[in-house]
Order: sequence, then C-alpha cells, then structure tokens
Amino acid sequence: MPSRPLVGVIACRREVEGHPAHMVTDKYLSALRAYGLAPVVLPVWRDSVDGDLLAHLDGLLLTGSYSNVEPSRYGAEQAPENTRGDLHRDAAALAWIPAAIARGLPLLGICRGFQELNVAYGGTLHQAVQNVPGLFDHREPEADYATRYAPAHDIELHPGGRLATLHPELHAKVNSLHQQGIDRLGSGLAVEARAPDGLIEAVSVAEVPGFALAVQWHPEWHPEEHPLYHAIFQGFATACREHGVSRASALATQNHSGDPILIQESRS
Ligand SMILES: N[C@@H](CCC(=O)NCCCC(=O)O)C(=O)O
Repeated sequence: MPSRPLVGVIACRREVEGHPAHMVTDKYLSALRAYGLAPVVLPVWRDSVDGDLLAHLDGLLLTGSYSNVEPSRYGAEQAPENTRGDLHRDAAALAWIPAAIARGLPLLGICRGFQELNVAYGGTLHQAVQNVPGLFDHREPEADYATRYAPAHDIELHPGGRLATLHPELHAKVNSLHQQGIDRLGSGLAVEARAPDGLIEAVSVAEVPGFALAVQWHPEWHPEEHPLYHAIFQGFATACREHGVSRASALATQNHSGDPILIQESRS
C-alpha cells in the first residue's frame, strides 16, 4: 500500500493559554486527509525559515488566516482597517513559495495563502476591499459558521485556464471571508477567476507546468458539497500523489546507486 503523500501545511502564530503556539484549524487538515493526503503542520519562525523541509514533502498548503500580510512586504503603509499581522508566517510563506515553485512542489493557496502568492510575485493588496470604489464588501456576515462559509457571490472562471481545466463549468458560487484582496497582480501570475465586481478570485503561476493554484475563497469548507471545491482538492491530491511517486523513485535510484545517503543525525 503506497504511503499517503506528505503535504506541508503552514501554521499561524497564535497565543494559546498565554503561550506562543503554531496553529492550523482542523478544516484544512481534515480536507487534505479526506483526499488521501497526510497533512504535516509546518511551524513558522520569522528569524529562521527551513527551506530543506520542502525536500521531504509532496505538496504545500498555504491556509487562510485572520492575520494579514505585512503591508511593507508590498511597499504600502498600514491601513487603519489592517489590525492583525503575523511576521513569522509572512517570513515563512514568502520564503517557501519561491522554493516550492523552484522544486516543482504542488502548491495550493487559500485566502491569505492566495494573497501571499500574489505578494511573493511582486503584486500588491487592497487592505480594505470594502472601501475601494466599485468593489463589493467581501467580508463574511456576523453569523454562525454554516452561514459565514456559505456561498456568497458568483465567480467566472477564465476560459481555458488551469482552474477551468479542473472544473469546466465556468460559472460558480463561492464563499467569501476576506477584507483584503489583490490590487496589482504579481508578475508571472495568471488570472483564473474573477468576482462580478472584477476582483481577482483565483490565480495560477503561469510558467509552472505543475499544480500551482491559489484561490481567495475557502474550498476546504465541505468540498464534498461543492463541485468546484471538490475539483480543486482532487486536482491538488492528484498532483501531490504524482510528486510522491517521482520523489520515491528518485530516492530509490539514489539508494540503488550506492551513493551514501547522508543522514544528518539530530544532535539533541
Ligand atoms: N486576513 C485576510 C485573509 C482572510 C482569511 O484567510 N480568512 C479566513 C480566516 C479563518 C479561516 O481560516 O477560515 C483578509 O482579511 O483578507
């Protein structure tokens, strides 16, 4: 029985019982598990980002978060509406994104993860979409979780794009739980979907042959109930499985060649 592909899930720094903690909410991890993947929570430290970790993974998931990318990362001043940051997460995400793309590691970004991908490619963000003339208010309602994560607005997928390849129906309805959004699109990213007000809702990394997709909505919320959400996780899982096969064969080849495999003994 082949082992399940290992997917790194970036953590957020939060405080739990007064202690600094590295946290991921369950819905991201359970969604990965439901699609046959093995989630591995990746801790984040602003002063030391471990790029070698990615060599042991078959995919990378950048989750949503109530915190926001530090505006100085995209040359902006902090807006008054921007009240929560996470410098540890920023440092890790903005280091791991180019490293993951360079090694062909399947990458899925969700909400904050979508915004991080845009910043990593030199793009900028609106810090309060609701205050931008012509754009809707994309924040979630004050309600129970089922209502907050319910489909909130239409999107149109870009014909012939990566997302449309996964989900040929070009029209869909998605949930919306964000105050920030893409202003200037990062160089090298392709638009995969837009909201009716024109706000970009999904992007892919244009030159990458593999799976490198990010969406502003939350497909991890009951993907089994939404064909588009299901298609995203199914596509990501397929890409991670394929990456796992090629990683295993590379390891086997290395073992077979008799080259010494340097095992760094961890010195506790
Ligand atoms: N802070 C950013 C991104 C919003 C976001 O990721 N919301 C979801 C948080 C909870 C969850 O993980 O579902 C913004 O406001 O745009």
